[in-house]
Amino acid sequence: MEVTVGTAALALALLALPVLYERSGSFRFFCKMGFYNGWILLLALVAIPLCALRGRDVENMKIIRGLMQHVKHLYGIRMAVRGAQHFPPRQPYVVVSNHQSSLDLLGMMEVLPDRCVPIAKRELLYMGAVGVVCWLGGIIFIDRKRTHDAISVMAEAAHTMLSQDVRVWVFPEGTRNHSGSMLPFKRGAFHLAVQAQVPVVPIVISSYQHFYSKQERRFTAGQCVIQVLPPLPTRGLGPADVPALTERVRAAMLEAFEALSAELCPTAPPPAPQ
Ligand SMILES: CCCCCCCCCCCCCCCC(=O)SCCNC(=O)CCNC(=O)[C@H](O)C(C)(C)COP(=O)(O)OP(=O)(O)OC[C@H]1O[C@@H](n2cnc3c(N)ncnc32)[C@H](O)[C@@H]1OP(=O)(O)O
Ligand SMILES: CCCCCCCC/C=C\CCCCCCCC(=O)OC[C@@H](O)COP(=O)(O)O
Repeated sequence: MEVTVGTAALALALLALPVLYERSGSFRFFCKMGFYNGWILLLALVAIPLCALRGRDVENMKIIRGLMQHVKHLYGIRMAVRGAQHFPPRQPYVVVSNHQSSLDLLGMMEVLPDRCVPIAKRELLYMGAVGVVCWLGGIIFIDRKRTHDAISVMAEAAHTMLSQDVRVWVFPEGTRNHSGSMLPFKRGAFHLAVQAQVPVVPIVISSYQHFYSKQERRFTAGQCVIQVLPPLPTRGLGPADVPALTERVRAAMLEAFEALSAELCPTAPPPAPQ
């Protein structure tokens, strides 16, 4: 008897889920984000044996990129890349881009150049299968709480970029930023570019505000533009030039970000100044 009551309650709860999904925006948001993480975890399980054949190798980023590119379709996110001609064709460089949420992974995989690895917080290493895939893809891990260690990892990266023809992708805000604008930039990416004497390629991912908001628990279909800006050379620059270079790049990115926001969601109020 007890089993029957339990089964009936479970069946009722399962039947209620679609109604809840239909009626509650928050429930929908959590389902979509839960599926996003779960799906990526599953893709990571597929990627591990494929990447393990090579061992830890930046070429594995092609497998990761290939496996991730359909995810935008599951969410109805239309992505357009502008300015791809700005990528220097055959040389190492440092990509810097704004960082709004873990959805940035989709934009990153849309434009990720060959032999390009992100710099990530070391906590990602402990995300089970995702951590293993990140390691196999040659992602560079830094401990943000230990500036000195992070700086030496990046100095080593400058050397690797040149000796092994590797490009590096950095989120110079240093953390996710949902504010609808950009945080002040950390200087690591620009020191890295100056140390390796390679160009900085800024990439702006347009605001998600019109289709995704963590605070408002809103996640619908929408459009996202990924704009590659002209590279800035660093040849001849030294450490003293890093602050000015950082500000120049941030100003160019902020200008492009605001222009994209005005174009894609003209009714939204402008973000508060940072
Ligand atoms: C198919 C299945 C798929 C599965 C799934 C796969 C997913 C596969 C994709 C994953 C994708 C992940 C994406 C993750 C994304 C993040 O994890 S974002 C978070 C981690 N990234 C970052 O933090 C990068 C940006 N941060 C930096 O560059 C920071 O500068 C650092 C290096 C961390 C240091 O930060 P800080 O200690 O807060 O201090 P900061 O004020 O920047 O620097 C202190 C001083 O050191 C100086 N300095 C900084 N860096 C340097 C340097 N390199 N050399 C010399 N001096 C330096 C600064 O200039 C400053 O000195 P002053 O100029 O003030 O005199
Ligand atoms: C055994 C442990 C199992 C744990 C399983 C966890 C499963 C998670 C599955 C998928 C995660 C997919 C997203 C991974 C990449 C997210 C990149 C990202 O956005 O990192 C955040 C970092 O930029 C800044 O971090 P904070 O904003 O400073 O914080």
